[in-house]
Amino acid sequence: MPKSKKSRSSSSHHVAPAKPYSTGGSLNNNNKNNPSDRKLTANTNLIAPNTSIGQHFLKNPAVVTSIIQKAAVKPTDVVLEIGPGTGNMTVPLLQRAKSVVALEYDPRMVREVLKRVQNSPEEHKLKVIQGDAIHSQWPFFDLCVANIPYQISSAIVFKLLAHRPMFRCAVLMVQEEFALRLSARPGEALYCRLSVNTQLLAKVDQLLKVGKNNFRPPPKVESRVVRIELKNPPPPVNFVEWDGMIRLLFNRKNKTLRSVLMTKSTLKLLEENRRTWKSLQQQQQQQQQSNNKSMTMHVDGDEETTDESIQQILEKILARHEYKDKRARNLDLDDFLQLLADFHTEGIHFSA
Ligand SMILES: C[S@@+](CC[C@H](N)C(=O)[O-])C[C@H]1O[C@@H](n2cnc3c(N)ncnc32)[C@H](O)[C@@H]1O
Repeated sequence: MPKSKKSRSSSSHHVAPAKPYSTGGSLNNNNKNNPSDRKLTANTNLIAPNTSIGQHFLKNPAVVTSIIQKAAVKPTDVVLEIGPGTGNMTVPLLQRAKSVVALEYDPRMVREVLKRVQNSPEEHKLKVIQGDAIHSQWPFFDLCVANIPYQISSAIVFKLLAHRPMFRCAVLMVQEEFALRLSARPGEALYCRLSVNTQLLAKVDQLLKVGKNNFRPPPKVESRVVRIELKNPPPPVNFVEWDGMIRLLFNRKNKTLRSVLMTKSTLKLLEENRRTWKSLQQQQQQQQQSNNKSMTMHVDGDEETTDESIQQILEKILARHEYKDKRARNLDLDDFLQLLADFHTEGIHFSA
């Protein structure tokens, strides 16, 4: 992986406005009399796309315009763009937003996008940070608008779901199947951990279908543009616990909950977690009592009462809502919320 460079932005003398789109292909070759156009097209063509890091550049300006319209960018918005590439979306974003912060992994693209806005009126509004968007700290933003590298789509969506402070929305180009997973409902083949987590924390809208030929080079798969809007306020759920449970249950989503939970490794994990949580709880109670200067033997009494085996506790929970023969693939958000509440009531936790 290339080493991170410091963020940089280029100097600001105002000569010719940047070309809104560099298609790297025939779409941009109309205005041959404009030296700025010629330079942009030629440079973009010289850069060999590295498809192993998702370099499929949007070459259709109509698609770019549509994405930006759907994002409803305001002149007061700070926009986060993940993977500006050669700047096909960055330039029109800069023309509408207060500023754009672009996170780009490939130093060649960093140079290209900076060159693209150099000497334009928008130059001062762009900050490009070179590095891996997954492992870098994101700045404040109002909107995220991006044609993201498809191989890190899940990581980007999970990072967006956890991002604070809350942003207005994210409008993302993603692989079609990934877009459908985000919105998949219980019982559908694509219903998965991503669907459940995203729908717990956000509202997802399918905005546009985008064919392969709108990209250079064309990807192997069809694409879609989706809008993700975080629920505000967020649901009152411990997300680490929630995701621990969802991860476990969706590991084998077609099996019954009983058979997923009763494996040796799961029982061992849940038993270890139960011990950790119990001892933490006792420490907290003791601390509280010593703070109140009213320590009694009450805590010890409570400890004695829970000597059921982890299997017995699980059987008890599974019997409650006839969960035992249900499968994760058919449960909805309310079912999972109820299940997590039942686990917690009985001292079963999914994180240590
Ligand atoms: C699908 S291209 C989009 C380029 C441009 N926005 C466009 O629409 O033409 C994805 C971009 O993300 C960049 N990229 C890939 N992995 C990245 C990562 N981990 N962090 C930041 N950028 C990344 C690629 O170098 C590429 O420029």
